[in-house]
This record gives sequence, C-alpha cells and structure tokens, in this order.
Amino acid sequence: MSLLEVAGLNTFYGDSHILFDVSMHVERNEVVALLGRNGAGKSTTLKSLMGVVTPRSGSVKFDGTEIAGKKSHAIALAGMQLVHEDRRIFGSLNVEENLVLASLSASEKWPLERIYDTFPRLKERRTSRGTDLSGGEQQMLAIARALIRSPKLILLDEPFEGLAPIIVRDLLAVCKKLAADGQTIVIVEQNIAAALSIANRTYILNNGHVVFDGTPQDLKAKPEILHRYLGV
Ligand SMILES: Nc1ncnc2c1ncn2[C@@H]1O[C@H](COP(=O)(O)OP(=O)(O)OP(=O)(O)O)[C@@H](O)[C@H]1O
Repeated sequence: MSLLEVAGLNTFYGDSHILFDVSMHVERNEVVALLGRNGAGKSTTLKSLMGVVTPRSGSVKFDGTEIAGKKSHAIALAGMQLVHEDRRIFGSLNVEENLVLASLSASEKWPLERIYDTFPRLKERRTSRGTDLSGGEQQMLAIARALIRSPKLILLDEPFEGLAPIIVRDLLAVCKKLAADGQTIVIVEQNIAAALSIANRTYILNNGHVVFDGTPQDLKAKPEILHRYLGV
C-alpha cells in the first residue's frame, strides 16, 4: 500500500476549476518532485492534500485512511506536514520557541538535539527571534518546525525560492540526508535541476492536469516534455 494515494482530485477556487482529476501516488521513503510552470496548480495540489483547501471531489488516502475533506489539523495529526512557500514562522518568537510550539500537539516528536544535529545553524541561532533570521535560516526553521512533529510525509512548497545558490546547496544537502534516512518527501520547486537531483520520481502538472509521471531519467530523455511543460 502506498503511503499516499490520490485519485481523481478536483479542486476549485470559487467557480475556477484548478485541478482536473489529479491522480498520483507516493511510496514510503520516496522523494517525489511536482513540477510545472507558474500557475500550473502545484501549490493547490499540496494545499488540497493538506486540507488547506477542500477538494470538491476525489480521494486522498494517506497511510490507508481517507483524508479528503478533513481539516488540516486532523491531517497534521495523522502525520502530514506542509512547509508553505511563505514559511510562516513566528517572528516574535525565537528559534527554540518556534520549534517547541510546533511540537506541542504532535503525537511523536523529534528531540531538539536531532533537529540541531540536522540544522547546526539553528542551534547557533536558537535564541534569535524569527524576524532576525536570514531567508535561509527562516527556511531551515520552517522545515525544522515540520520535522519536529516526526511526519510520515513532508510537503515542501518551493523551499529554495529566493535563496542564494550557496544556501540552496546546503539545504539540498540536508534534504538529501533526510531522504537517505527514509523521510518521505513531496517537493514543489522551480529549481528543476535541484528537484530532479533529489527525486526518485516526478510528476508534471500543466493547467491542473498531470501530463507526465516518471523518473528523472525518463524526463531527461524527453527534451520535448521538458521544453513544452517546463520551458527548458
Ligand atoms: N486563493 C486563490 N484564489 C483564486 N485563485 C487562486 C488562488 N490561489 C491560486 N489561484 C489560481 O490557481 C491557479 C494555480 O495556482 P497554484 O498556486 O496552485 O500554481 P503553482 O503551480 O503553485 O504556481 P506558482 O509556482 O506560481 O506558485 C493559478 O491560476 C492561480 O492564479
């Protein structure tokens, strides 16, 4: 049984039909990249999985349980975490307070030391307020806040956006280490090279439709798909 099985998902914003019969699956310990042009529906897909927006129809089975239509806090308790594009850390709280707060309602937790082993920079900055962190540090904290709840599945929405190449390199190395340790990840990224370097499998969305499902090798062997749907 897949960890995540999505079938025939349709999501609307008001009258606008955004996702059309989206089907996908994610296996345990797998990293899946969700790619596509701006406005293709990638963030909407993650939000539909997490219950931030409610799909109008379709099924989302997570670890064997139907979660479509459930509230996001219930989905979080079931073991899914979404790291939003805008990071959503508490600026007035320091790093450690942000982490502790995120862990409060979790049934399973990573010890703080494991978080700090994963992100040594956060240990150095543990008494700094969220507003005083650099963009890269804020992104580390956003991911750490999700990890501390020991998620079965973590959804990363454009984690590398707006970060300097050297920071992207470091964060990508952390993501690869997490994946090697068995963390299941779905990543949405505009940095296609970075996403493909970590993914076992990739989906491409175009105008709310899944138009490709395959390995990064399959995709690289199809330059016409890369060109048509990703503009590379
Ligand atoms: N809250 C909203 N209300 C109405 N329309 C929305 C809303 N959020 C997104 N949309 C629209 O839904 C479509 C899909 O947006 P979505 O953010 O899912 O795309 P995306 O692939 O993640 O693109 P991006 O890389 O630009 O974030 C776009 O046409 C967008 O304008």
